[in-house]
Amino acid sequence: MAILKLPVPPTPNFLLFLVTGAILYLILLCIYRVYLHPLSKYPGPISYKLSGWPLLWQAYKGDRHIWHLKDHENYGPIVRIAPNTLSFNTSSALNTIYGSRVVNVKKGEWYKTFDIAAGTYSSFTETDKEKHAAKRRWMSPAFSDTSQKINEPIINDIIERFCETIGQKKGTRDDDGGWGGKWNASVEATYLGFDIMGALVFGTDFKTVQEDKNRAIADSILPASKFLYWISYLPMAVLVRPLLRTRLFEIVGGKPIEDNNRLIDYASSEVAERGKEKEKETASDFLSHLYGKVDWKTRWRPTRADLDVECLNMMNAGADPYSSVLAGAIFYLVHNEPVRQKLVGEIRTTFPSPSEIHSGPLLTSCTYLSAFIEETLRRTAPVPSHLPRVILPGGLTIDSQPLPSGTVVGVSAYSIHHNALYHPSPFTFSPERWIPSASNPESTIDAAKRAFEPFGLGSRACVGKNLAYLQLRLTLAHLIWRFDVRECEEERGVGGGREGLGVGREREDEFQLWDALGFGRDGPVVQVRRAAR
Ligand code: HEM
Repeated sequence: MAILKLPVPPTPNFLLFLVTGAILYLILLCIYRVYLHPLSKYPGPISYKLSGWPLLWQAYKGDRHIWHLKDHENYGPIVRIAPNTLSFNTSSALNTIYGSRVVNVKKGEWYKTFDIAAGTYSSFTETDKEKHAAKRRWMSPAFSDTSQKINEPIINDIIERFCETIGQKKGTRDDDGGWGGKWNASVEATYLGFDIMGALVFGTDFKTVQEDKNRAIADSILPASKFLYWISYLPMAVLVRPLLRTRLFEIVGGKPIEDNNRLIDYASSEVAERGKEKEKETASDFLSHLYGKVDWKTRWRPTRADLDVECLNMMNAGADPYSSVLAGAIFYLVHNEPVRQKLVGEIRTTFPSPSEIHSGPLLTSCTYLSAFIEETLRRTAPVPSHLPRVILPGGLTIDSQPLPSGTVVGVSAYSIHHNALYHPSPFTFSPERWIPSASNPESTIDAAKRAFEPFGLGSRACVGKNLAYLQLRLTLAHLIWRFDVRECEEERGVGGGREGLGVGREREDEFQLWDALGFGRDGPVVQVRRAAR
């Protein structure tokens, strides 16, 4: 007869051995990280040297950019922000890490969580340099000057429709000098950004500024990106990735996971439709530039998953940063009356009518508008924290510091954009700093530009940069030409800092960013009235 052998429960001695072993391991790990690690000589709070959890917590709270700036103020231009990560705050480091095509770094593991629920990596998250280059070549026709020219009237129509909608919001008082009903600039900018990108990527007219029905998709982008942003910093992110698309994760993760899945399904359904719609073969949207096309150089042929994920990426990466910056621009417009007056003067005298507002010499001649956009981008760079890069075998010297392979390095846009060495009085909103004058020579502006990275730099810089500038110029020119804009009296302060909001969030005249990809935001709550002519 077989004898059933029951497992012997661990003896107290064995448990003691395990616990002691674990404690000893942790103590040795701490000693190694603080005193013996290759990065041990770099300054930073002890908690950062011991583990990556403080960084994760800051990312979860949306405060990372604020801590980057504070840490650099306290510890200098190089700070160890996690056991294996250095943060730099110099323009030389910025240009070394991101600026060159041949620099010995690649995008870090952190990127690998973002798109993976959709089945593969996009141009944004691809860490392999060769594969990324093929994707960029494949996409480039969608971002060519010709494509932009064809798409500009579509962008302009959507912006004009936006202006009509906000112009029709009814005020509550008849004696209010013609000021209309209030609206939250962060909310409306989100819908406008989504409408533009929906039209450009898929040729779909969502009308979310005007109607409720497609807002669930537009409202999904930021929560999904915020969630993926912080979970990508989990030490065990690699274990989370395969679970992202599962029902279990939808139950545990809740709304942000549902939001992410909704976006993936939406992009995928648009691509599937395109396969059936013969009449759209002549369309000029981005999907038509990508569908059925190969990389001309390597003949790499994208799979259906590549196509789905790239469309999703273009929609998300295109919509949310533009919306964030537009909300920031409206904030700084209503908080800086002399700046608004100068913009009004420039835009209303340059364009005889709104139909003249399009790309070309008139728009380019609006130097104050351009400076206003640069200054807004300085203060409200989407992705305000690190865009992490990992050093490849062979190492890399940054700011005369030879660093070993495997070290994660980065420069935070918020931190360097508020470094007084390059941007004097960094918390003063001043478009004038971008305009040459007797007191502001070209050399000063050049130094500021070398410490300016709202669109990233080098081979991984934003592919939509020119498009984004065009969108921002058109939107602000239309808005300012047509309307006076003011902050709504009874909702004063929404979007700005205040005492008690958190460390580094005290400035009332600073638009508050909640660090993510794009950034969390609110307000300002504003009203418009038709400009007198
Ligand atoms: C104000 C608006 C925008 C800002 C500030 C912005 C910023 C950025 C930044 C900082 C990166 C680099 C990310 C990194 O290194 O990891 C990036 C990448 C990217 N952006 Fe933008 N972006 C904007 C608008 C757009 C638009 C309109 C599109 C159009 C679809 C777009 C598409 C992309 C794509 C596809 C990438 C990945 C590029 C690559 O790695 O090859 N962005 N953007």
